[in-house]
Amino acid sequence: MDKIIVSGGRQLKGTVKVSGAKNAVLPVIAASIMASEGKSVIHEVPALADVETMSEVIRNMNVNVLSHDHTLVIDSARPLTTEAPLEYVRKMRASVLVLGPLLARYGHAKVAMPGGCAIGSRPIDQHLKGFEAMGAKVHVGNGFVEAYTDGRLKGAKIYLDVPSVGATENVMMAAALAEGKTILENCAREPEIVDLANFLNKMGAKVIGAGTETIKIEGVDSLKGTEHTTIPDRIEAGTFMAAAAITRGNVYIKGAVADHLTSTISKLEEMGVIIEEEEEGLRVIGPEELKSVNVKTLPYPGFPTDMQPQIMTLAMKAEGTSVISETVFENRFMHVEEFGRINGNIRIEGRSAIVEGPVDLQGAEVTATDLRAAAALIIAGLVADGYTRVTELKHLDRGYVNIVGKLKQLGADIIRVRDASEEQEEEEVMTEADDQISSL
Ligand SMILES: CC(=O)N[C@H]1[C@@H](OP(=O)(O)OP(=O)(O)OC[C@H]2O[C@@H](n3ccc(=O)[nH]c3=O)[C@H](O)[C@@H]2O)O[C@H](CO)[C@@H](O)[C@@H]1O
Ligand SMILES: C=C(OP(=O)(O)O)C(=O)O
Repeated sequence: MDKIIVSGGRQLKGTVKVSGAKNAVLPVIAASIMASEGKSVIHEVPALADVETMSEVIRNMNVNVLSHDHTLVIDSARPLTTEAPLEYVRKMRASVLVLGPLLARYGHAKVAMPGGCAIGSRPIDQHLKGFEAMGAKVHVGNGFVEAYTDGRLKGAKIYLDVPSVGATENVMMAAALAEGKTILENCAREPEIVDLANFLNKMGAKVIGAGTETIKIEGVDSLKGTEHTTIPDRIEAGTFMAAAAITRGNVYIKGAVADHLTSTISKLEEMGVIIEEEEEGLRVIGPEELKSVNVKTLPYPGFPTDMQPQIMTLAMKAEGTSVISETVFENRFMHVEEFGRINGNIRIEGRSAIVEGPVDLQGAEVTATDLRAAAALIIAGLVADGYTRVTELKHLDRGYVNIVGKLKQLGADIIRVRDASEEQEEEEVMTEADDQISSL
């Protein structure tokens, strides 16, 4: 098992480039399988474990996927199979995004039912409600969700009970190939939804209103492959903003889109961070002393839940009491216990974390409980006394491209190492295997 070791105390300075957004490229890859002719060429694809998993999911369905230099070429013109087994869904919940595209193109889709995860139970009832409204029969059982329809899906008026990102994407994709018009209300408004709608429209779909609460989709008979460039990752950008701020650094974050980061910018400014818009990104200058802040996570354009652990790290170093409320996921405070191990003073009251600051953070071995917790612990390590060792990096690798290299380039004292005991264990296993082979 790999481990990241950070030694605190360095100010971050210089330029860092943001990669393509994980949460934009995953639905785009899922949508690409609706093309019955032509190839899709996707640029600025981040080199992430999740992208690998999504590519494997569709390869397993007979889609041809080539990856070269941050570009994916996807050819789904030949007949596909319509199943995504548990081995993929277990690794990455976003695998459920193939449900809508398969159902719309083939009238059938079977995907392993995603279970709960570290941050909450994460049901998919709103995705399924949308498919049912379009005439699909849905069956959940034996660990699978299976949806089917005789003939094409039918356009419908659908109201989402919660503005779910995944449900908006899945239903929008299904509606693109349905017969007639779909009106989807109480939609998620994230920039990644707009990016997906742009991709679908280039494939030949007729989607309007993405980025607002109501999306209207006029179904078309078929879609074709197209070319697309992934938008920059606003959460990766926000993570570097937090890292610059906490180290009293001065970092130019190239590719950060101010319009996608309004709530993050506003909260960091409240904490005393200086943020300047430059031609191709944002410059972030950390203050001598951070001020406390109250934050409530909300669907976009509210403060992103995917930035909640990172801003909590800043709150630990800020003067006064900060209240951080999590309203999107019911269990996204797993990192609080880990922050306690590095001397954080945080108590949980219901859905809020009360953070008393500033504290002297102390390096220790900590476990990354989910993707953004991993990033937050690394950020904490940048200002902690001594060494912070972050384990369970499988979460981090799902969503950050070379975070160690990028932070090192900004002056951080950080390395990624193989766990020596595991290496030794592996060596022992290999030696034993060699011994057994040679005794045959
Ligand atoms: C791949 C991707 O884009 N992931 C993002 C996406 O996840 P994801 O699309 O899974 O998140 P959702 O927006 O669907 O979830 C938001 C809330 O709605 C609830 N819900 C969702 C669907 C449903 O059918 N029923 C239901 O009750 C969820 O349990 C959760 O409490 O948006 C989240 C919220 O911004 C982000 O944290 C994730 O990084
Ligand atoms: C929760 C996240 O992602 P996912 O929905 O892929 O689990 C995230 O990106 O922080």
